[in-house]
Amino acid sequence: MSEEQAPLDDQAALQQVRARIDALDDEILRLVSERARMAEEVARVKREAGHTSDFYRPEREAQVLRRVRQTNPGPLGNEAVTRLFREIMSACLAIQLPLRVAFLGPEGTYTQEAALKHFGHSMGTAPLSTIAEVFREVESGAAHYGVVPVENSTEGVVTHTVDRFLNSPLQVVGEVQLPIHHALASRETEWSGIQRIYSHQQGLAQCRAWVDTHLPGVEQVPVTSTAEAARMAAAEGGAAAIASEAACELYELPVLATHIEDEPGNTTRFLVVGPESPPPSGDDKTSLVISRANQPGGLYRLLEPLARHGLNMTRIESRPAPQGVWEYVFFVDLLGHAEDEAVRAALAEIQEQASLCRVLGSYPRAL
Ligand SMILES: O=C(O)C(=O)C[C@]1(C(=O)O)C=C[C@@H](O)C=C1
Repeated sequence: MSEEQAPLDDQAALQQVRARIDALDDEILRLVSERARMAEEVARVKREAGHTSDFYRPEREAQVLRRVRQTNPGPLGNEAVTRLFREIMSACLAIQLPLRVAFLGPEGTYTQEAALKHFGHSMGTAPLSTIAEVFREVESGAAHYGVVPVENSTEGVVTHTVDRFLNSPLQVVGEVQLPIHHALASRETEWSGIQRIYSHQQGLAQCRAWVDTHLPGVEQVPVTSTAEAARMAAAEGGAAAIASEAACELYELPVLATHIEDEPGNTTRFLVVGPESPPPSGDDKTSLVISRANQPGGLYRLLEPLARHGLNMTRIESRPAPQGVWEYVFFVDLLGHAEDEAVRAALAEIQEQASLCRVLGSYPRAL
């Protein structure tokens, strides 16, 4: 039954509820505008205090979002209210200082999705074709922040990102976790017409078992990103791409199968990099890179202070050191902020043992 056919009583009830929604929308708009004026006021105070660049405050944004989640009365879920308030803050920040955020492009990558999840839709974006370019763009000041993938729950570390930190002055200012669902897409209508599959090497690896079962023996070609794979497959007969459904839609590439990742919980963690990591938000992580001469018990001695100060290590990754054969550097993430007493004490002790100990940044934990 359409709305016009509903009994008159129901139509009147509907009109009444919609009038109430209109009144609430007026109220919401008034409050959001008032909030935006407060953000302008914050900007004025910051400018008067001589701050010219630190309008974006990741620790404050994390606190605002945590508070909203804690006080959320429902019926909207926490994910929905987080998205709404993320966009409100994104718009409020844009009137203070329009941000330019670089990410691993082109348009349609999972990294773009992560950047939008973190900064909202009011930022200016710079899609770049490599992780190294994203770092360079932020290092040169051409972009305020950059977003790069760092690890995947199925495939592990993104080595380009961790290695790039070794010779970059940039710090970690935030992290984003994104569930990753891949699609197989192609102009071919018959699967038998698919001769090659393009994707980022991580995309190929995350769907290895699925491809072996459904497209055995088909050539797999790694390219710079999943979105680039979708763009290429849209222009080429006989080609398919493993990419997000959003990327396939963007490049008008028909989707043949969805959710083809081997692990249903497939998640990628991204880092937000910028000139300076923020002060404590109350629930933070710290990323470090440490190393010491290769001796028996060397790694144990480096990590022992973390255990003694009761710190929770959430990740450790070893990478070949830039100089020296069979020498390693360790990337460590732990819970806590470098300004917390326990972290500060542990770091001081590690520093005494280490040939290299650099804090890459402390930043709010992803929601
Ligand atoms: O509290 C601030 O410092 C603000 O600038 C306000 C505000 C907000 O809209 O709540 C906006 C941008 C910042 O990134 C953090 C918070």
